Amino acid sequence: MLTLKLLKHIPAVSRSSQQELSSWNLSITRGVKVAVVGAAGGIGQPLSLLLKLNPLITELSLHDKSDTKGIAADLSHICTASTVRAFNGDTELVCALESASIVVVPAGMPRKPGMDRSELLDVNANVASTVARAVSNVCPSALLAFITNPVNAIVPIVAEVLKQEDAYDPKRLFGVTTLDVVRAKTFIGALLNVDPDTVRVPVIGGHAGQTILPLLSQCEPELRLDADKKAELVSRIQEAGTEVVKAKAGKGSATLSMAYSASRFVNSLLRAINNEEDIIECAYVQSTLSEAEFFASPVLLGPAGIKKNLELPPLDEDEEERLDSLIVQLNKEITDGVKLVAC
Ligand SMILES: NC(=O)c1ccc[n+]([C@@H]2O[C@H](COP(=O)([O-])OP(=O)(O)OC[C@H]3O[C@@H](n4cnc5c(N)ncnc54)[C@H](O)[C@@H]3O)[C@@H](O)[C@H]2O)c1
Ligand SMILES: O=C(O)C[C@H](O)C(=O)O
Repeated sequence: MLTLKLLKHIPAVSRSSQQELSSWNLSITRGVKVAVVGAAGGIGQPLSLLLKLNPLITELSLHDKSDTKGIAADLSHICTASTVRAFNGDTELVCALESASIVVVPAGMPRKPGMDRSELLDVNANVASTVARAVSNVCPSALLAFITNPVNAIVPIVAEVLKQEDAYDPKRLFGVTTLDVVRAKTFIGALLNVDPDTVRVPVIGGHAGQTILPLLSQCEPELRLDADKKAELVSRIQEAGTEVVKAKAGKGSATLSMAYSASRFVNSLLRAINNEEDIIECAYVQSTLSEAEFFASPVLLGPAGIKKNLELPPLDEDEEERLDSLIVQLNKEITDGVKLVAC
């Protein structure tokens, strides 16, 4: 019944939009509210625009510590079926999140040139903890996608806060590392002179410097590079965020490519909520695949979040070595985050 009702509200679409809708895999089975926390920011605004175009979303809730009324009014004039609502400040966070199926969080400070992501920890830990507490009160069964840096520490912090609130389900908590995959696809596509979106390459580990480990040995199509060229490519993927921070020269970090990546990730969550099969994304999640308690790897998604944390693909000798040393850094960042919650 609800399916019919929702479809009725979708305005008449042109042939090309129909094709676009079917490529988004339109089979709405229930109302899906997505909340964006940090919606007024450099990532939040273009992400909200991309989500407004997604027919799997019926309600878009925009929250920021600053005013989102103008952004919501603007987006609400776009002729797609979802409604848009504006919320701001800590007092309205609970209303913004109420009955959300997905909460995506690009709230928090970005890097400036010369900074490491870990230098954002103190300030952004507070932001993430506030969101986690509100989630535990009003939408404990929502899927949570944290973009806020440093992702390596923020996700364990959110897990700790949710545990304190008795609302932690590891299957529902994700650190968004899609941008690392998107970058790897792009750089490899250019090297091989193929459509970048046809490149398949898992990126595992975490989301900072050497913790980002693209598994080039698993790349499809096959990558035949000598050791130096391979190392150069790995380093470009690992330092791509810094490349953007430097190019923006003090005006923030990646926003548009991140918004694109987060909208891809949220679309996969939506498709999984709609019971679509075989939805796999790399994401930073609680894991037993390595010596680190949180680890990015390919996960199979389902309506309740992670259906299965897939086995790691085989690694070559160089990747094994890189994995050993990234675990040391990742564990330190996880511990630094968890310590903050304990204080
Ligand atoms: N995971 C990734 O791959 C990735 C990629 C790019 C950026 N990031 C991170 O995403 C975060 C946001 O980046 P940005 O460029 O959009 O920054 P930005 O400063 O442009 O926007 C951040 C927004 O968050 C809002 N905000 C801050 N505290 C808040 C709170 N307590 N509640 C609600 N809103 C709050 C701000 O008002 C602002 O609108 C940064 O931490 C950045 O490092 C992560
Ligand atoms: O580099 C940053 O600080 C932002 C983000 O993590 C990125 O990879 O672009």
